[in-house]
Amino acid sequence: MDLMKVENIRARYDKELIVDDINLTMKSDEFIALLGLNGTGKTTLLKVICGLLKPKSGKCLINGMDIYEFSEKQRAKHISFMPQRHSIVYDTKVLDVVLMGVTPYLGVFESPTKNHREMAYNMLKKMGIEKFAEENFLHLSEGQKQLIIITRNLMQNSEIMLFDEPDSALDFNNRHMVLSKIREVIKNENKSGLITLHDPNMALNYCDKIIVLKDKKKFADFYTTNVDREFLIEVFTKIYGEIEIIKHKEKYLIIK
Ligand SMILES: Nc1ncnc2c1ncn2[C@@H]1O[C@H](COP(=O)(O)OP(=O)(O)OP(=O)(O)O)[C@@H](O)[C@H]1O
Repeated sequence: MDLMKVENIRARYDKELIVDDINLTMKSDEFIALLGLNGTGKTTLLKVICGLLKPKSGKCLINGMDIYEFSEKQRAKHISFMPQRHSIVYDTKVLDVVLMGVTPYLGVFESPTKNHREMAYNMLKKMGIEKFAEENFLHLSEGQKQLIIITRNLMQNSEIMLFDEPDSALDFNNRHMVLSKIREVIKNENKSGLITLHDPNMALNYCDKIIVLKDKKKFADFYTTNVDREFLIEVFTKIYGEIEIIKHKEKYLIIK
């Protein structure tokens, strides 16, 4: 089922166009990776899709309605966005950071309930990091903070989940754990995920589809199952230069 249609997006901060005529559809049960070199507009596109940067032209439609016509709270029920950098600068308990995920569901003077706190704790447990629940968020390592922010995003329980390099500070094991947890949530709960990554192997391993940006435009858009080796070489050589591709246990591995 189509959860969001992104149509002909053109976006810029000042005069120069950063994203030029991007179309994509986010379907339920689908995990999409957004690849591209530094500065190709991946974050800018995510900002447009989550409602933070109004595009110069084009539409992001949920059920036929443009997300820029939604209130901020309405939007947050449909779309969660994990930015590259969190903005928490004050002493806060980890459990309270995760609880921020339920904010879109609370009334103006409402606080999270005991039930919400249990849900937040269970979400930390699902990620295997409940031991941090009572710790001060600011005292954690950058990678641990990243895990907590991912947990907060999952707590938000929106059907469209956007992640901007959520694995950048994570160790080898946690990178794989996080990508497989996000995939599991998408598949079990019929959600749709769009994630920016820098490692094409992580994208090939965990995502159903890969979209590559180049020179402000969509350069390639393909499913990762039954993909042809020659096609992968052609696409990734144009992005990363000379590469090799080997196959191991039915999976392709790109080597630079
Ligand atoms: N707030 C801003 N104001 C003006 N220009 C910006 C702003 N944010 C990004 N840009 C410019 O937009 C272009 C694309 O940036 P963006 O962050 O979208 O790229 P990216 O593909 O996500 O890069 P990276 O992989 O390094 O995170 C860059 O040239 C950048 O300088």
